[in-house]
Amino acid sequence: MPNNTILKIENLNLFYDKRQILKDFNLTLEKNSILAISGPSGIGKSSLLLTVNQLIKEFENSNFSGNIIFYDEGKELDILNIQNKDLPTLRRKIVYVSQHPDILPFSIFENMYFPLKIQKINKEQAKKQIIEALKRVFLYDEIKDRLNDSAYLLSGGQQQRLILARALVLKPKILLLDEPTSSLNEELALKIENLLIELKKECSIMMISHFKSQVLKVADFVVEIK
Ligand SMILES: Nc1ncnc2c1ncn2[C@@H]1O[C@H](COP(=O)(O)OP(=O)(O)OP(=O)(O)O)[C@@H](O)[C@H]1O
Repeated sequence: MPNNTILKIENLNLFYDKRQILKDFNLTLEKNSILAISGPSGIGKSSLLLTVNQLIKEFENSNFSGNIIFYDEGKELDILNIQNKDLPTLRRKIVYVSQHPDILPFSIFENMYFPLKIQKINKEQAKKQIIEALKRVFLYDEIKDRLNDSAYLLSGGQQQRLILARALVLKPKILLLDEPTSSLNEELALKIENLLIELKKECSIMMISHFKSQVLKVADFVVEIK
């Protein structure tokens, strides 16, 4: 494998029931790069991201064939054949951030703590990481006085930044971002774009974006699904 590749998708075929969504799809994701996925609505962009960390398995009517290889610390992981017991580890390393914030019915702090609690990181230790992540997405100053309030009370744009921050505390190897600025105003969208460029030092990113200017600004590679 070329040592700058982190993910390789080969001949991916994806179906919901008998309806084929992706056909012989190929893609290579380089380490420390941003790859933008473009294509018309309904073509299969979100489904592709969900396949990469196998959240697609949550849909019982999905089925797929082909290869997705994750090059992780010298090992090659065959994602499409991963066992269910290994999925939580995979999904900590390859994190999907939905365009519809999947806020949990907890406080803002507990929403952020949730992925760390699963890893048995204690609250005191977690707090520092949580504050740091909230600052990185420009949310901390807006909410620092109400960390114990329900996360449902946050605005759409705040919720979108919250789930990005929740992904960042996991220190993922690959971030799968589905329209990461769709609920943000222009000023915040520009700040998040700059954050994504900064995040390249730490991870690789596959993102869906409908904004041409955003793709031009942040993406190193663009793959169009036709
Ligand atoms: N669980 C499912 N069962 C059946 N069909 C589905 C399922 N999830 C998605 N689809 C269909 O699969 C196709 C691809 O959906 P997907 O959400 O991946 O498209 P997309 O390119 O991300 O679209 P958009 O840009 O509008 O978000 C669509 O026709 C959608 O209706």
